[in-house]
Amino acid sequence: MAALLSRVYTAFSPPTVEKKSDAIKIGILGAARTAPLSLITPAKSHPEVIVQVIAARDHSRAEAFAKKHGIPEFKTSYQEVLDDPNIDAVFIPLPNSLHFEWSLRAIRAGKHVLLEKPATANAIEASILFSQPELSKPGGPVLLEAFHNRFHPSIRAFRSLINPAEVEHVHTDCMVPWVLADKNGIEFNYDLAGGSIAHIGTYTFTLLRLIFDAEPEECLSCETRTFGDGIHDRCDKSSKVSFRFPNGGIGEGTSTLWGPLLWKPSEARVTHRQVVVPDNTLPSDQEKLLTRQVTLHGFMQAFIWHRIDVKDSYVIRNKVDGQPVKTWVESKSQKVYSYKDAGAEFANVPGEDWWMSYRYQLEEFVNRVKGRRTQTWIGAEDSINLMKMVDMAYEKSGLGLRPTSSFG
Ligand SMILES: NC(=O)C1=CN([C@@H]2O[C@H](COP(=O)(O)OP(=O)(O)OC[C@H]3O[C@@H](n4cnc5c(N)ncnc54)[C@H](OP(=O)(O)O)[C@@H]3O)[C@@H](O)[C@H]2O)C=CC1
Ligand SMILES: O=C1OC[C@@H](O)[C@H](O)[C@H]1O
Repeated sequence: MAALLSRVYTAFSPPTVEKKSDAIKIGILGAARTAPLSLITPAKSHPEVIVQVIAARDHSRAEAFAKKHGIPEFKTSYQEVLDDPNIDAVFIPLPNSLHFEWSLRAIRAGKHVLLEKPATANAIEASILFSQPELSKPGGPVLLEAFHNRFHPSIRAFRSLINPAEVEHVHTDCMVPWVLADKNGIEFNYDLAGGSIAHIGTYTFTLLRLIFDAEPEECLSCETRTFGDGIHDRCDKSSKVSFRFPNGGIGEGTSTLWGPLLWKPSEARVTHRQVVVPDNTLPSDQEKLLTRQVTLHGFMQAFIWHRIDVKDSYVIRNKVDGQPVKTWVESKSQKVYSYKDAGAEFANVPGEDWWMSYRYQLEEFVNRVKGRRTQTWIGAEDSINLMKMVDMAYEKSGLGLRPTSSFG
């Protein structure tokens, strides 16, 4: 418990480091709630990142935010940040519906972009955004969808325990207690591309794609709940979605932005098909079979707490009549807060156990901007395919795709 408290304390109050002379100067578009968590705090321990400016539409809001977070400059229009030659990159934590427009504007202004998840409102926007010619020019802007949890070492460790071809069933779920969501905020506003699928269902979809190492062929079902008040009717407050993947496996994603007060850690439970395990110590009329279940508890904010459980269920049976001769279970659990904990394969990947997923993400964003090698990355196809999955779900639900921006 003391270790957990110390780790979480340091994650939120990291050591402040001296900035290098060639540090990337980042501007934030919008005084969003998530900005301190997603960028400002992680930037404190990064020697190559300076959060230089915040833009908010309201003067006093911009000024107050800059003062509170020790940001040297503030502006009252997002465009002013893009027009500033002193700014190298922007962080975009705007409502989902504005991700497309402001990323396009930023790329056209030659800025690197760290773009809050989900990348866009739908797949049409994502396809257009990620195919901008500027992005493929050598030395051109870097565009990264900030799906922070993908960068946490626990995800790599979890994934290394899974054989995608043999995955039969996956259950994923995540929740946000209702007190943390705002019924009249961006999460439940259809015009701002709100909804629980768009906001947090995407965490479950992202994991399903990673686990199956494939894109779903079909959305089999998508049950949603709305407030049913005639105002927020096109935004799901919770959803249960099921997809079929190319190996025949089924992946489920359950999410709610209106969950109970008692927080339940997110969970991804992966069940493999039963497979034969070669064992030459057995008599020739017997065989050994294994069914593996791997569960990652806490995939959404793994830096706070998570646990990976592996449960291997073995059976030795007669080949002729299939009768079991012996059954047993082998279980193990693991926590992976830094790449050092992830084993020899990852030994040289930087990170500290107190690094937030957002800090790991920032490390890789900077590596890309500086032209260095990255260990984990979310490429254009990845972001586009995630939005295709979101569209499949919303289409199936009857709530309809989130609206496409008219910005061009
Ligand atoms: N990575 C993570 O852990 C999280 C990511 N997110 C993502 O970050 C983004 C922002 O979420 P969150 O911080 O909760 O949002 P907030 O509502 O706190 O902030 C959104 C910002 O968008 C600006 N904005 C511009 N136009 C509008 C408009 N028409 N209506 C409302 N706001 C507007 C506002 O900026 P201004 O200051 O100029 O008024 C506001 O500060 C979303 O894409 C969400 O999916 C959200 C939470 C956690
Ligand atoms: O990423 C997110 O995580 C927390 C939620 O409250 C928020 O709406 C979502 O966008």
